[in-house]
Parts: sequence; C-alpha cells; structure tokens
Amino acid sequence: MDAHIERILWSEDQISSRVSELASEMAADFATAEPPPVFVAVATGAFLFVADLARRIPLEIAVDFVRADSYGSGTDSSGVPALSLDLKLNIQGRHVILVEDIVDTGSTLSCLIAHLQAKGASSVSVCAFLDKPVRRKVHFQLVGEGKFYRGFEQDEYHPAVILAEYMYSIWMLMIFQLSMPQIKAPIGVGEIRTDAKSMGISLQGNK
Ligand SMILES: O=P(O)(O)OC[C@H]1O[C@H](OP(=O)(O)OP(=O)(O)O)[C@H](O)[C@@H]1O
Repeated sequence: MDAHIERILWSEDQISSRVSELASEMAADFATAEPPPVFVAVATGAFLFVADLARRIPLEIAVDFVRADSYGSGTDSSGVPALSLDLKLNIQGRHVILVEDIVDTGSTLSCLIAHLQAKGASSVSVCAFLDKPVRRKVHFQLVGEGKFYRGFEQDEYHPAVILAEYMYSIWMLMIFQLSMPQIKAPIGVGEIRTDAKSMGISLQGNK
C-alpha cells in the first residue's frame, strides 16, 4: 500500500463489481431510450469512473464533460460553483446521466443539474461513485424521470474527526465555565453555587 494511503475502504474487486452493477442497472433502465442517454462526466475527478462505466454499459452512449469550480481551499469549497467547462454536445431532448466521482456538499451537482435542465435535457440522472450524505449542505433535485445511482456511501466520520470534535466541545465548555462570574441563585431551601475554579456545582443551605 502507498505511504500516503491511510486505509483502503473498498478493494479493487469490490469497486469493479459495483461499477458493473451500476452499468447493468442503467442499461436496464435505458434499454428502450431512443436516442440512448448521454453520460456527462464532471471533470476532472470523474474521468476514470466514466471510462469504466462506458466500457461496461451495452448501449451506444455518448460522453461529454463539464466542470464547475468552487473557489475555496482545502477540503471545504466556498459554496457557489461556477461553470468553467461547458458541453460540446447538444442535449436538447436527451436523457442525461451526470457522472460524478464524489458528492459532498451537493453544491456542484445542484449547479450542474440546473445547467443541464436549462440546456433542455429531458431527464437528468446522477451516477456518483461515492456519496457522503453527512456532508450535504445543498439539496439537489433530479430532472424528469431521473434516478440517483450511487456506487458507495460513506456515512461515518473518521474516528480522528470525532475525537477532535469531542475535544473541541470539552475545551469550549471549560472556557465558558472559567469566564463565568460566580452565580448565587436561591432555589427553595438551598442555592446553587458554581465554583469557577473547580468548575463544580454544589448545593448549600441558605445562611
Ligand atoms: O458536492 P461538492 O461539495 O460540490 O463537491 C463535489 C465535487 O468536488 C470535487 O471536485 P473538485 O472541485 O475537487 O475538482 P476536481 O474533480 O477537478 O478535483 C468532486 O470531484 C466533485 O466534483
């Protein structure tokens, strides 16, 4: 295994058989579509995935590419993507299958689906290699009879992320407690006193 790969989620055989299943499912769904559907792959990430699908699907499909860039850094996009590569094919009245490698916040898909609909696609489906529904921020709507074909789903957070978020919550709670002035609030026969130094709460009788 390469040094930069932390862990393997799915083996080559698992991926290969899942791609074949997706191709078979789409072939059955579009068996009678005339003309056959167009694969619109989202550059750059989806180029290998669309090639694998195209080799396995027994239909005379056409392939084209689009690209939408959202200007951000690291793994979080800035939000609203802008189209930076457009189709060459005319998709007016055609069934389109938008092929993505990863669906994360959903903003890229949302932007591209609207674009394909505006170009006159009769339906827009999505075929994503990997879906991360826990990261979704933008809800995307398929067009016409469009379906969502999903290769794999990654729902869980990485343990390191869960630990980091837990430690952050504890740290924020400690800062909150330390910055609070001492509170003296009577409740019936007793009172609650917060001791900022020990961050404890004690019940004491009224004096
Ligand atoms: O659901 P979203 O939050 O919009 O993110 C998903 C998009 O982000 C990635 O592309 P990226 O912008 O990294 O470009 P690339 O494929 O050229 O690497 C990925 O390939 C998707 O297209």
